[in-house]
Amino acid sequence: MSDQHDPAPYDALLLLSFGGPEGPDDVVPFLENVTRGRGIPKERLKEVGQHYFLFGGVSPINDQNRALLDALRKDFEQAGLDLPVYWGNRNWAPYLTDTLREMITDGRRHIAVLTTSAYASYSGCRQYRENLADALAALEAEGLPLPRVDKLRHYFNHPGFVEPMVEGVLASLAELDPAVRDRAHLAFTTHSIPDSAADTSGPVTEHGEGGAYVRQHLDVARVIVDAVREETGVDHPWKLVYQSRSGAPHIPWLEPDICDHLEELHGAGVPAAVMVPIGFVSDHMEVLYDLDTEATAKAAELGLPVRRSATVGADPRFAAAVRELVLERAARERGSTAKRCALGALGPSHDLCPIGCCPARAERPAAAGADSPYA
Ligand SMILES: CC1=C(CCC(=O)O)c2cc3nc(cc4[nH]c(cc5[nH]c(cc1n2)c(C)c5CCC(=O)O)c(CCC(=O)O)c4C)C(CCC(=O)O)=C3C
Ligand SMILES: [Fe+2]
Repeated sequence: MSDQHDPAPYDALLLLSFGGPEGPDDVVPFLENVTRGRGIPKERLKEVGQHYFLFGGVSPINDQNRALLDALRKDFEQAGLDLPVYWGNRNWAPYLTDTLREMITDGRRHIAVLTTSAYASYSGCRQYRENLADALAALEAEGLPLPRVDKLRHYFNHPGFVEPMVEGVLASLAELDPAVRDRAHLAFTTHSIPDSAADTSGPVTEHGEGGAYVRQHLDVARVIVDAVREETGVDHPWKLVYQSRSGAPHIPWLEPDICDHLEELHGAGVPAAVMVPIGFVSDHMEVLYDLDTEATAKAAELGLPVRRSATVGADPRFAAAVRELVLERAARERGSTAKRCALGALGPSHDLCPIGCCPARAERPAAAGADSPYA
């Protein structure tokens, strides 16, 4: 096998995701799973439950993950990469612990993990590492031999993640009336998180205020704006804004909210906008409700023409990027060098989260990082 196609030491890939309800009866237990011990106000939970009920109690995230699994298996097969792909979630079936048990039973010993979260943050990185540690502890208690688990690096700036989004922005711009198209603002949007979580995201000393979370998003936004300019010759004004704020009102979270931003654009005489959900790997409920429903209604009320550009989802370029990430990490684990693709100014992210990266409110064991209690 050529070095470029050798997944060793890995014998499997695990797609690790959030999970979502698949019908009305799932919504409340799902929300209980998500918010256990997180201090979310009851009112907020009722409201978010309504978002799911509006769509029949079904989150799009599970079908998105099934499509991504298909795309990964197809890509691996076409590339001659013999690596089985599994899927497990934090908050809904198939649950991570069950999937890991199945992987162990199938004889998998060294597992590469891809999370459906592209950026650094407690919610998008360490929390998944805590979930891995919890699952390993549960399986160890069952007397099972534990596999090694390695989380693949953050891929926010991988061309296979960014290029489909550039294409999506161009497609959305093309849908706008030519009379306003060139003056359209780009509103890059991502999940709001508490300011305190943003400030401590990533290796803290490397990043300023807002931490790695904000910096990584700004970097992706700049890459997309530059690529759009290359293609259209237009320098679209842009801003990074936030959505899906949760938590208690007195705790500061990243702002401005997309809806307030649309209002401000309209007030300033901006004639159109494209909402670009760079923070989301696929069409999650946050995209369907907070952008396509709520923010789109807000724009209609204002009389501001808006479009929402596509998320990456199961794009074949993203599947190919995942293959590259696996092979790149595999080469490194074997002690050889590998090409590490990254656009923008930040360069490829670390493989192993350093100690103290994206700290939790209460310290808990986290696997697949420098502070992992597991091998
Ligand atoms: C940064 C980030 C991502 C992006 C990275 C990634 O993609 O992982 C993300 C993804 C997701 N968040 C999701 C759903 C929810 N998140 C919640 C609550 C929270 N999210 C937070 C952050 C993030 N979340 C935070 C700081 C909270 C507060 C509570 C806490 O500190 O933990 C709540 C509770 C209700 C509410 O308060 O909104 C729900 C229902 C779904 C599934 C959607 C679907 O069904 O399609 C997905 C993919
Ligand atoms: Fe969330």
